[in-house]
Amino acid sequence: MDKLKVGIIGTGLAFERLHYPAYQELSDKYEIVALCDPEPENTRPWAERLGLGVNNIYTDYRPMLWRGDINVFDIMVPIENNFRVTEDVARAVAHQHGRAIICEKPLAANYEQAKAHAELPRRYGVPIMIAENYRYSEEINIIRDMVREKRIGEPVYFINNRVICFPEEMLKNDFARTEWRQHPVFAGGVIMDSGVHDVAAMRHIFGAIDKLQAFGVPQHDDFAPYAVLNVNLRFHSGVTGQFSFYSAGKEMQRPLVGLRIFGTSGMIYLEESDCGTINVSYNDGRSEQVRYRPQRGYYNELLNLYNALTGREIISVTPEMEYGDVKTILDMLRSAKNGSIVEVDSTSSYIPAYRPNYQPQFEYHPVTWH
Ligand SMILES: NC(=O)C1=CN([C@@H]2O[C@H](COP(=O)(O)OP(=O)(O)OC[C@H]3O[C@@H](n4cnc5c(N)ncnc54)[C@H](OP(=O)(O)O)[C@@H]3O)[C@@H](O)[C@H]2O)C=CC1
Ligand SMILES: O=C1CO[C@H](CO)[C@@H](O)[C@@H]1O
Repeated sequence: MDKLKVGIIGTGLAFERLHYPAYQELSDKYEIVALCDPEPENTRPWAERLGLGVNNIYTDYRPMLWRGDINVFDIMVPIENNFRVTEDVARAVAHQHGRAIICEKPLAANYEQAKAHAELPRRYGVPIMIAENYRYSEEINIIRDMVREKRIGEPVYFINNRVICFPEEMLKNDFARTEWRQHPVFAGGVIMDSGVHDVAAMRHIFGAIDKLQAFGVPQHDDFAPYAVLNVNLRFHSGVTGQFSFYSAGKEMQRPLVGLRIFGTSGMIYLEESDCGTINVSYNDGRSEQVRYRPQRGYYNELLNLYNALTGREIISVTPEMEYGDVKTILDMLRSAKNGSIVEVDSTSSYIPAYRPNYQPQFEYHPVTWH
């Protein structure tokens, strides 16, 4: 099989730090053949590095879509553009065999766009993978397996605590330096941008959410409507949990609260996604440390797409699945605003709604880990 030819849309931080290293690791499967970014200063160094001529560099992605030689369009643009750009690409490559789209998380900026995005694969007959790396990461999948295998007995409840000091992060050479994150025009600001990963992890491990209720402490800084959001969750499985997302302050204690899952015969503890160890403690005094490789989500997601396009797997994280993650964040914001209990997922199943028009590459299944 020839390498899949990739057109990049948006050559910012996510491309440089996350997707490009994964493409390098999978250079026997993917070849980047075109780049698009509104700012030529952003693409020039990449063109040199990748040996791409001027004909393969674009400041507007639309002419790039007319090319017949690109298999995969990889969209890494500010969140407010995710839906519009993905729909433009889907329309251009509609019903063309061997073509697919990657769109970064979160798939959209509001409810309406998220719903419309979830319908794009069926509407245009194009496979779309959402690059929600938490659902492809080793640690979240190991924990999901532990819970399903009842390693700690029946799961009863969890706490999941995330603290980010966005005001400090803004001063670093990292994601928070971008203007579109500091002054977001999409719902929730950093709660959507970063919190959607935590929601993806919780739904990946525990399944669909029945109801939630959130309280928030409002703040005036643009980057998030609430300094902290405290959310109570009940899953269709019966598990309950508490999620806190604090983006305006600092965590000064170690070990971090992290993710702690309590079961009838023990507990699972992940201090943070980069720590490399999942701790499992049993009520009888035994304990074990399970090692994993952090940050493998980007590699695993590209491998899943390659395997899907070559007929060996099906795409694990579809827009339909990610729709639920984004809806959950929007539901949290709605609950905090209205003081209401909100119903989240109407079904406890992950099977896509368009199953009647079954097409193997769109169906959800757990991927093989590499
Ligand atoms: N999975 C993960 O862990 C992460 C995911 N992300 C996701 O990746 C996406 C991009 O984030 P990030 O790279 O940090 O943001 P950046 O701002 O660093 O990069 C985005 C780039 O896209 C360009 N761009 C904007 N509009 C268009 C367009 N219409 N066509 C082509 N290019 C465009 C921007 O140009 P200009 O600046 O000129 O507007 C910019 O160069 C977001 O959706 C984000 O949520 C980001 C980080 C981590
Ligand atoms: O997805 C992402 C990972 O987390 C970062 C910071 O917490 C975000 O800004 C980024 O978009």
